[in-house]
Amino acid sequence: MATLILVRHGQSTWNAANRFSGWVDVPLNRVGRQEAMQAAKKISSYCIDVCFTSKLVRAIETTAICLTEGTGACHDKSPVFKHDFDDSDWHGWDKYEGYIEQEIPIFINPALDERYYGDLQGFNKAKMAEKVGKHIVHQWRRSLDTRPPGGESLKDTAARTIPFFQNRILTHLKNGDNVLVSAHGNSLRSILMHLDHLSPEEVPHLELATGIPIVYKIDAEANITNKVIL
Ligand SMILES: O=C(O)[C@H](O)COP(=O)(O)O
Repeated sequence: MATLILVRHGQSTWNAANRFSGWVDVPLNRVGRQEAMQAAKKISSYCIDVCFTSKLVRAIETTAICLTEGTGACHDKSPVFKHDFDDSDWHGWDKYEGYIEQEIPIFINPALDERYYGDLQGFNKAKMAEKVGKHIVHQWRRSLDTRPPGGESLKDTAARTIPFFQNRILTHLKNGDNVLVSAHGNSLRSILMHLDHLSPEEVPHLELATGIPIVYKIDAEANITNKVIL
């Protein structure tokens, strides 16, 4: 039986300022780092074999905190980041292949990046709602199909996250590995939508809190046998 842990990064500086972030690479703030530490404690009983994170620093910081503040008791392996979107880096870590048994690989991949918020990035969400109307902003933020101006719809985001989940993450789960995925509100919503078979009507109601791990138990045939929110 494998475990899949999905965690939205801790609070970022722009989450706190209520600004659309998308692909803007803002870091965690102090609250976010504390949330990541709480997440690390909550998942400390799971022995993580492999991790995946987006390439945005808020998800990377969350992963690093989760693996250095919580799971140490599980085994002596060292977390090592693998920049698997950059071909040249693959050669770098081939060199220490002999140490692979002592590592928890963390694959950094832009397929897990936040939904691209296009022209909205940087704007305050409440001020934008005053300007164009709450309903429009809600559609941009939560509907499945609506694209925010110049950005990705959740469906567009799913077109990169779900193939990545199926081709990269599921392979480990079928092997019985415990997998941690650190990503973003909308990139994770697109994966949850797929895992939980949500209808387009259910998708707008799905909200993910920062730093709260969601744990799935998955059997060798990739069936979900249990789900808990920690
Ligand atoms: O990109 C952002 O601004 C946040 O990560 C998610 O924002 P949302 O809740 O407005 O989709």
